[in-house]
Amino acid sequence: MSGEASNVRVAVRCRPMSAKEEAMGCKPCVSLHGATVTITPPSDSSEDRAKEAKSFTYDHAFGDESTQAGVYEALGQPIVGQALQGYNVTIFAYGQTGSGKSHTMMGGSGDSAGIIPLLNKRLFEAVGATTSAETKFMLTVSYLEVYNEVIHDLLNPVKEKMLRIREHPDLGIYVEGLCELVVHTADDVLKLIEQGGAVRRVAATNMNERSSRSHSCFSVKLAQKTTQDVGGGIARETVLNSKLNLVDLAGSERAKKTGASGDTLREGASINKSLMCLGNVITALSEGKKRGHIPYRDSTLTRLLQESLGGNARTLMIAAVSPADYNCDETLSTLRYAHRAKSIENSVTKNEDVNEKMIRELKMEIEKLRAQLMGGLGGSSGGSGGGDDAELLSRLQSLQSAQQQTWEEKERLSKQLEAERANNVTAAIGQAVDDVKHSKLETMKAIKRLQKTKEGVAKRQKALRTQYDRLKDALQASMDRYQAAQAQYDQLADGDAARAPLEGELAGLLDAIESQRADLLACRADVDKAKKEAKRVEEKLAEERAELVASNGLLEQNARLRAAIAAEEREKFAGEKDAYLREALAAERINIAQQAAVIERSIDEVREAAQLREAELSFELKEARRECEERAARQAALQAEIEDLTNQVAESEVALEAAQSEAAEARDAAATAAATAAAAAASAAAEAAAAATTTSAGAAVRGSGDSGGSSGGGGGSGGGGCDEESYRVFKGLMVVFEDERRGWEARHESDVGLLRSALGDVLHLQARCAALEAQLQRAILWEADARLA
Ligand SMILES: Nc1ncnc2c1ncn2[C@@H]1O[C@H](COP(=O)(O)OP(=O)(O)OP(=O)(O)O)[C@@H](O)[C@H]1O
Repeated sequence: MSGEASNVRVAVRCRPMSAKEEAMGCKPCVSLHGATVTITPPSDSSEDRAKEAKSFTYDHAFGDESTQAGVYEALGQPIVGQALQGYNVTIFAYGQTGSGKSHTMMGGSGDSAGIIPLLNKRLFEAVGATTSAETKFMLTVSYLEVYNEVIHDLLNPVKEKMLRIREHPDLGIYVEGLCELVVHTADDVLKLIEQGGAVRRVAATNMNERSSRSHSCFSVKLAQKTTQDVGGGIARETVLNSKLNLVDLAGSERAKKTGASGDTLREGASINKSLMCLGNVITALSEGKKRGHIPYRDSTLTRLLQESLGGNARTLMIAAVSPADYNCDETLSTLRYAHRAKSIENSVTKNEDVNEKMIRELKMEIEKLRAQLMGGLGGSSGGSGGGDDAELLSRLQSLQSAQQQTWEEKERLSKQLEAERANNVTAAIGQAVDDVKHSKLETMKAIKRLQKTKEGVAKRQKALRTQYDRLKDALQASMDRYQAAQAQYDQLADGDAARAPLEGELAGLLDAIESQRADLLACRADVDKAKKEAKRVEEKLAEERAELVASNGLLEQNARLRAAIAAEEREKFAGEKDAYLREALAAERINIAQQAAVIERSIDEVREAAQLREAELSFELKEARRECEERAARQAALQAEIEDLTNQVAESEVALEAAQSEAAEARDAAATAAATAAAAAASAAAEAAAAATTTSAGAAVRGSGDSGGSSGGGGGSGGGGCDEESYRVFKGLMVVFEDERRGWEARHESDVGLLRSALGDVLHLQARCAALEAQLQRAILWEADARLA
């Protein structure tokens, strides 16, 4: 790899003496001078331990007075800048159980917050300050633990899920299927850390109340996209990707010292295996075997840390140590380990997104082409150049949208995973609660047993003390008796016969004293043994009680967490419901607006149609009125004509009657006056017919009458033609006249019918017009209502 060389930086932190170490009467064996750490083994150390003090110099050293904020400022703060520049960063904490790794990495709340929460806070502050219209960020987090060489997802704990480490030419080493969640705020991250922490496997040992039995790795991936306007409507995009690995290793404890057994011992062996492999990797790298075989594949831990050790990452090792001489061996081992890691050289490069790099190269190509066209170099091929430009730009846009989709996709997947994740975390915490409850029960039973043992030991101690006192009194009495016998013996003169029995008594007393002294010493040993036993039981009781307190604390913490997750779920559900309702409302509004637009359009159409119809109807009405008027006029004219004809008929009838009566009179005269009178009667009839023809017949009749008249006139004085003929003509005229009258009457009837039907039409049209007006009025009112709604 061709990158910038960067050595693994190493910091040592020595914590204050713990209350337990103080109580054990431990002495400090670690001292600091600047970045140099000196360890002075106690004088009673074992033979294989080098007696003289040893010093190691590191990049940083922090003593028991160091604060969390101070450690963060020195070690954590530079990492924020490195991450923002696109570099991978790893911090891993190494050290024996209870040496302060978790305290330094995670810490507690408030002032005791460690590197991870402080780094998280500052990282988001920096991201917030750098975010702009041109620069956008996406942060994702993952949290895993390696427990007995198996990887567990702490953010989405699924028992049967087997997570495997994979390697990709572009992506590097990664854990397949590990849950990666998009985060937007520092609080999001803290919540996830807390949940992951609860899921993390913890088991109590007597080295540390809540000793971590697994390696944990909290990772933050930071993607930063910057868009720059390079002129000519071209935007240049750069994407920097960086990964922060924050690793808290399990303690490198020794089984004998921790009193671990069974499962806990197996865990210890597994932890030690991976730590041993880590040591081998560190040794291989520190010895410059970069080109040779580095045993990364020997353990899950070393495989995970492969890129951080000898790869593309700026790496910081924090070696946590205890100051107590009791832990001198482990401290020395840690200091050696850390010192070796210092010489590991990594090769770091900024991580630019592969796609983005391609996009940028494409853009460069376009720019070059444009410059050529502008400079007239490719003047002749300008047309095809434009085509290339368009093609390149479209390729570019598709790449850009693919990149955009990736971010959106991540966000979507992360959201999708949320509900499933909450369930799994709650279930895992529930399982942990059950485990803790079970172990709490065991602890309570152990406490009861220990209390019984304590009582037994106390009873034995009491009995032993009584026995001891009794033995002591007996010894004292024997000694008193011996002294009295000795005094008596001394008062007797040498050779006195009374001395012999006293000598025997003194010898007996001496034997008794010896035997009583031996009994007393044995009893004393028993008393001491019982005292030690009482102390051991007392210590074990204190440990079990502490375990009970820890269990209660853990139960409380888990209950709080479960409640928080449930509350969060409820809140999220409420939020989702609100969002759903808001969305539904917005959709409904759009729907209503669309419907209103449709209604408006149909109102307009109805109005237009109504207006058209109104115009048509008013035209029809006008026409009908005009027709009505015309018909009325025609009717009036016909009426007048009928009246005229009726008058004429009446006049003709009168004339006819007069002629008939004259004819009758003539016939009567003829009958009485014979043949002469007949001629006079015929002449009178001819005269009457001529008169009727003149007054009532039309022009045609008048013509015929004229000719009859001239012939009649010719014979007027002499009887003028025959009466029969005149009568026949008269009758014919009457028939014509009667036909004509009937024709006029029929036409009159038909005109009246037509007039009636026209009137009917007019009324019908008027009614339709009124109905349409009412309809229009209703439509206008409905539109106004619709607008109001
Ligand atoms: N610098 C410090 N100042 C004050 N207290 C500390 C410091 N370092 C550690 N401690 C305390 O010492 C105890 C053990 O520390 P911690 O749990 O961090 O150890 P550890 O190395 O992470 O252990 P394990 O390997 O079991 O995880 C804790 O109670 C912690 O608060």
